[in-house]
Amino acid sequence: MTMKIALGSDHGGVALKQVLIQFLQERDIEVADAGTNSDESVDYPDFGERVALLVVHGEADAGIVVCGTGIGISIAANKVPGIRAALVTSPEMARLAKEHNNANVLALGGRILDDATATACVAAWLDASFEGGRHQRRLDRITALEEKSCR
Ligand SMILES: O=C(CO)[C@H](O)[C@H](O)[C@H](O)COP(=O)(O)O
Repeated sequence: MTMKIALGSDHGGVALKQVLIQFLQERDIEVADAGTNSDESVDYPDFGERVALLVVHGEADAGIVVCGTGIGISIAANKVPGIRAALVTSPEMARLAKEHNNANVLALGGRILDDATATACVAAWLDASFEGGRHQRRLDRITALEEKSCR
């Protein structure tokens, strides 16, 4: 079964998003492009939310969000319960985001990373596996925190 990844960006991340879509398609990964699709100024929370909802509703297996720094859109995505969005700047961080945090959304800065580094981050995240064990215990605490703060 092919994997499906939802991607979203604001104007600061749209160019990198296009690069990543091509990279994913070359790996035979299905993509759901949640926009934006021009460099006209838009608000990153809208696109972080779109990707996050696709992931938590099971319409995508995972998500990638991109804004200028990756900061704003990762904050927005992380407001959706069940999302673990990890902002990374290196392939090592991306690998650990999967191995330790089981990040279901990867966040990148389109004005921070060059295309090669960003692509290497996505590859490292995709190729890694969640290690479970003590890391699962910590993720369970995060889920409990979500449930506690939503009451
Ligand atoms: O990086 C971002 C948010 O963390 C955004 O992509 C924007 O780049 C940032 O908010 C600056 O906004 P601008 O309208 O592009 O000047």
